[in-house]
Amino acid sequence: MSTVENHGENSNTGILPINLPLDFSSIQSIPESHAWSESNNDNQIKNNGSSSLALPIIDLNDPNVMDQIGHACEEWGAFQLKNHGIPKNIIEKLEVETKRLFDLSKEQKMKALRTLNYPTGYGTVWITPFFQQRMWQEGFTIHDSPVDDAKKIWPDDYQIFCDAIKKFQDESMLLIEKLIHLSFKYLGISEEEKENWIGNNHAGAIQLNSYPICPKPEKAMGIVAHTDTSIFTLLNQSQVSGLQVFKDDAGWFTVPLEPNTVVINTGDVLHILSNARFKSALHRVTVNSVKHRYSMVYFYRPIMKHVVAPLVSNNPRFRALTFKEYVAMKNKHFDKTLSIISVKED
Ligand SMILES: C=C1C[C@]23C[C@H]1CC[C@H]2[C@@]12CCC[C@@](C)(C(=O)O1)[C@H]2[C@@H]3C(=O)O
Ligand SMILES: O=C(O)CCC(=O)C(=O)O
Ligand SMILES: [Fe+2]
Repeated sequence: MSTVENHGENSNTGILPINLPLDFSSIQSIPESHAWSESNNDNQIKNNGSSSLALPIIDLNDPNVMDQIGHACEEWGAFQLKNHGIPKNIIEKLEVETKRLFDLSKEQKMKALRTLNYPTGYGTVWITPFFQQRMWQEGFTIHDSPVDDAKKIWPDDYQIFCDAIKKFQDESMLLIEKLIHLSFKYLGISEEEKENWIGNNHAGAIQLNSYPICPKPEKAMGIVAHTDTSIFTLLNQSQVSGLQVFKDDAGWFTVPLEPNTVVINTGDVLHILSNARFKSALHRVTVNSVKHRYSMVYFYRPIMKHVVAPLVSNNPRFRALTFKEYVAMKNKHFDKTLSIISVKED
């Protein structure tokens, strides 16, 4: 049995297996499976331009950087970061390799198709089963090292790809450790406690995303609204915008392309550690009819056995659980997970 048929749905019926992206290279119009209702994809952004509210842009060299990061995490759960220190050529090489990967034929990419038991490699995002419609997206997920999956695609020629990933991974990790340092200090978390969350107690994951040109972008969804299962997430939107962040009481904001910046957002884990003082940014991705978009994302996460619980208050708003338990719950309950683990106030 092929890996594709392992997923319940039969490709003979014309229904795409849950792990398999559409073959976008041969598509002229949006199939029914990929058409979202207007309410799910509200492309009418009310705020951009008409409001002075905007996602903060923070300079890592600013003397007030700690407070700026703290405020941005409280108000938005996200910000754009300049003078981040990741060398330009590392980002450029990563962009080249990401395009080289997704520009391969469907047959080539499917050699590294991910399965439910093997959640790395090429495929749809794992939140796909929560929705009836499919997303206008294909992804490549990496935990630790991409070498096993890259070898399946490029048996002899995998090293350039792996090197580009490794450099981005190392730089992103160091940068996020700086951000953890600053944000923990802002929250009044001790140096000793901070040591529990970095170094050997962290795990990194990378997601490469491809959003092909779409004939009817207002009907399609790149990635549906979600929060990340991370401490911090670092994102390079490359040369095409499409990422949107939701701000309470204000709506969706498109994150503009800012040269030489990366987007940083907080995830569910930091929301819990901060006892809900920091938001876990709700975000989504729109697509367009003009340019193929690629993004490269690094997730800084704890190791599975690590216990996640609020670090900052005598009145914890969440119960303690291992990160492994949290991930299992999110796989089952998706956006309800935080409210399920929240402690009822008396
Ligand atoms: C390390 C991670 C983080 C993951 C799961 C796993 C691998 C891929 C990540 C994403 C990337 C796309 C959105 C998301 C919601 C998805 O479906 O896959 C993310 C998810 C999460 O942050 O929860
Ligand atoms: O493509 C983007 O800009 C965002 C992708 C994203 O949210 C993710 O991979 O978790
Ligand atoms: Fe995300």
